[in-house]
Amino acid sequence: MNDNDVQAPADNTRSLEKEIVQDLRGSTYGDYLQLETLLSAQQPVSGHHDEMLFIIQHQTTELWLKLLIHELKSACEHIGRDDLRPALKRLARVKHIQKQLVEQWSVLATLTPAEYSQFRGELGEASGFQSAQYRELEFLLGNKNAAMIKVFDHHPENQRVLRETLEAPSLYDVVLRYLARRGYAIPRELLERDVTVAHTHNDALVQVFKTVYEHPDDHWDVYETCEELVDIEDTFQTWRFRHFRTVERIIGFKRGTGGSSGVPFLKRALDLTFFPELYTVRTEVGE
Ligand code: HEM
Ligand SMILES: N[C@@H](CC(=O)c1ccccc1NC=O)C(=O)O
Repeated sequence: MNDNDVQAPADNTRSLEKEIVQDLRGSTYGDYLQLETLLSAQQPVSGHHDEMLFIIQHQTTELWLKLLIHELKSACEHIGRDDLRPALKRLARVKHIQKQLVEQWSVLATLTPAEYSQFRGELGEASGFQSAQYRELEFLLGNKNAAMIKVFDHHPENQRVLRETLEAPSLYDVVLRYLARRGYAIPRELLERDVTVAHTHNDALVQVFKTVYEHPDDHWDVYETCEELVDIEDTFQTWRFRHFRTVERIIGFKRGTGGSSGVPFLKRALDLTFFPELYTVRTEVGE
């Protein structure tokens, strides 16, 4: 028998190697990751078993949202400096994080209506509608809506960050400005638009993308960037879809704790689009 043979040890226990550090007085795993802070932040208020799932589902989502925002802001900065390659790397990462968030809905879907109803009353008027990071992400991606900032009246710091993001160009604005610098015929009204409101469909922009999509080999990095944006919108819509379907199976058509109609309100979010011309161009290709 040599060392490479795969065989369980007789006592089915792995012996420790003598080099493994065990005398830990310096920085450890737990210190570095601030696990005492992180793992003391789950405090169910109802005493019901399933509330832990509800809290952790939200907290892990907020952690991933934090990374999404970090990566997207950095991607925008790189594009602003005409440095497309690192931006594409970040956008690829964004897509994988989004996929985690989409998959995560299946964990919450194990929460039944009876289980949720045991602690829903404890939530008062709290709602995901009041997630500042979610709103920041939507603004970064171009779903600008100043009215969304009102629910943060009680939290000046959230409000400051959201105003700042509202007033900054979105990912799409940044990409279109970059394309203009590269000589693409981006309509002037888009380059000079009021970035505090959502972008709306522009026919002339479709023609720019038509050239790119009909001759990808001549515009490869732009084509790749556009497809990254489409992936991001596609996965974002899948997240919205899984949210409303999961909500529907848990609370049916009850009104939301945040005061909305509930499922009908969530369903209408699916009508919103970040990069509309990247979808309409598909009708034009080959025509
Ligand atoms: C039992 C689970 C859940 C239910 C029943 C639920 C229900 C709802 C409802 C009814 C709304 C509309 C606003 C309102 O009136 O409250 C909403 C909004 C929202 N929820 Fe949830 N939700 C659940 C889980 C989650 C989770 C895990 C997240 C992740 C952070 C989340 C994030 C959001 C966000 C970001 C909004 C605002 C959406 C928008 O503006 O389009 N929700 N939710
Ligand atoms: N809007 C939900 C409550 C809810 O889901 C929630 C409550 C407190 C903190 C986060 C929440 N998540 C998403 O909306 C409901 O109507 O049941």
